[in-house]
Amino acid sequence: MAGFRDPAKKHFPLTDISSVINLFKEQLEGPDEPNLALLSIVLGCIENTLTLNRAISTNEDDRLLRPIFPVVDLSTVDALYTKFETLVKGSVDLTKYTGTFSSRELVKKISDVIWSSLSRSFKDKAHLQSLYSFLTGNKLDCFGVAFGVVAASQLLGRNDIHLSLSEDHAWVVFGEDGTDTAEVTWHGKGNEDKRGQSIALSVAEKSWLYLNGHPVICDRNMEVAALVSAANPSINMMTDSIEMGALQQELLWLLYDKGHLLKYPMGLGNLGDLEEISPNPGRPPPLAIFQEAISSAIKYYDNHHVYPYTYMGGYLYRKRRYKEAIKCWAEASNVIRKFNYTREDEEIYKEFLEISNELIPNIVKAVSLNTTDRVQMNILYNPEVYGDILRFYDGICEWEEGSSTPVLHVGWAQHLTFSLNKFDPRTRAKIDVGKDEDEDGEKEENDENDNESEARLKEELKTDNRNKLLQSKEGKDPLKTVLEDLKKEDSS
Ligand SMILES: CC1(C)CN=C(N2CCN(c3ncnc4sc(C(F)(F)C(F)(F)F)cc34)CC2)S1
Repeated sequence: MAGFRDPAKKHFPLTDISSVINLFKEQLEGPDEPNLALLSIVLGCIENTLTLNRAISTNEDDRLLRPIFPVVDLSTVDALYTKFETLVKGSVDLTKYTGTFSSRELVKKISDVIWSSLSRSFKDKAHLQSLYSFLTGNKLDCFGVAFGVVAASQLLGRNDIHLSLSEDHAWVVFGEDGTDTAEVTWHGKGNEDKRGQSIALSVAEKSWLYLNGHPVICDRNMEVAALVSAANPSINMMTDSIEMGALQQELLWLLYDKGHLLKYPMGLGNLGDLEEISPNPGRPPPLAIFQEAISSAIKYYDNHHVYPYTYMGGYLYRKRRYKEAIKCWAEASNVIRKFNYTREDEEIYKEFLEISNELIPNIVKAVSLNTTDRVQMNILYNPEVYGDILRFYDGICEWEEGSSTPVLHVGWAQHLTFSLNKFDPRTRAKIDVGKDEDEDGEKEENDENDNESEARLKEELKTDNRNKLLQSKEGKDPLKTVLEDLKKEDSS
């Protein structure tokens, strides 16, 4: 039967944020499953109007006078929905797939239907994540293809096919107990797509990209949360659409209130970022939302997600709460150390590189220049902060250990030593790299020679870095020697 169900039609034309909220609310409250294709077309249509080819008016009164929210007509949405339905139902002969549960062949076929309709133009532009983009421009990004496969599956009545999300990739789960997996889209640049394959081999590599078997596995409501979270309010590098951001924020609160962000740390992170930009009185502050994302990752994903800590760390850094930001980054590093670095993990490599080579050096520079602010200055005399920076680097060393691809190079060591050298030597002598516990479990007191050896090591750190850097020229990596020394000290 062509077209989407009547109850949704009464909301049209959509003329403002609240009419969109009411449509989503009714879709989420049932009795039927939310219609992924309908909601993706609607949100994509609004995003497209609010962010693409917009004449940016300079004077304020022009903006005040011009109603900016686009009217979304039923005819537009109905035509696009019918186009999608015709394409999907016309391309997949369901009589060939009779099982109660979906087969890998069916999943591959649905992926081929989306895949073969795509134009060849480059796909890492913004606003290519919705079915509106697919149906009006034959363009989708990596997430959009995976989402499109799930929306098409829903149209075909295949309710066992669901979206599975890592922090930088998407695939689908299907089958009797929902544990079969299949690639349905590509990842990154210059990587052959593995569409149709199970992800089992990739998971075995222990790469961050597949989260070691801890991805976000969506139900239909969480698939709505993913399409809302993937919306992109940016007009250009400098400007976001206020209306699109407000709509995304209200939709995320609607999903939050219904519990559909509980197991979706990145959805919570996106909501925290939006609350920082435009706080809702009476809602939890950004920090509390980021904490919920961290707690969700700990509770549901065995603390294998990095982004909850970098969401919070980035926020604290922007608020100049540097001590707490560095602690978050040490916690992020405590997660990445559980993985082996592989070539498709570039996104998270860039994240840690920025923290190590830009954000932490900026902090130690800022606090050593700004001697007036006692609180900030204390950072360089705070053994906990120093310890967190060492933990941050130690996690990255452990990430590299056992990996097929090296992570660290001398640039890392240069930034590491720059940052560590800014700390007062006495502070560096104070840190406890985690002494062995004596028999009754108490941390054993640092006895005299330990202190001496640590002080000596700190001195060595301070004076000998030049040689260590030179050493690295012969391929020996100073960073690892530094931390291996620390670990040797620890075990002696
Ligand atoms: C702390 C940060 C650097 C700030 N933004 C971050 N985002 C922004 C939004 N984002 C996301 N936000 C919601 N859901 C998803 S699903 C997903 C993905 F699985 F990788 C996909 F689908 F392949 F693109 C990505 C992603 C990716 C991570 S991490």
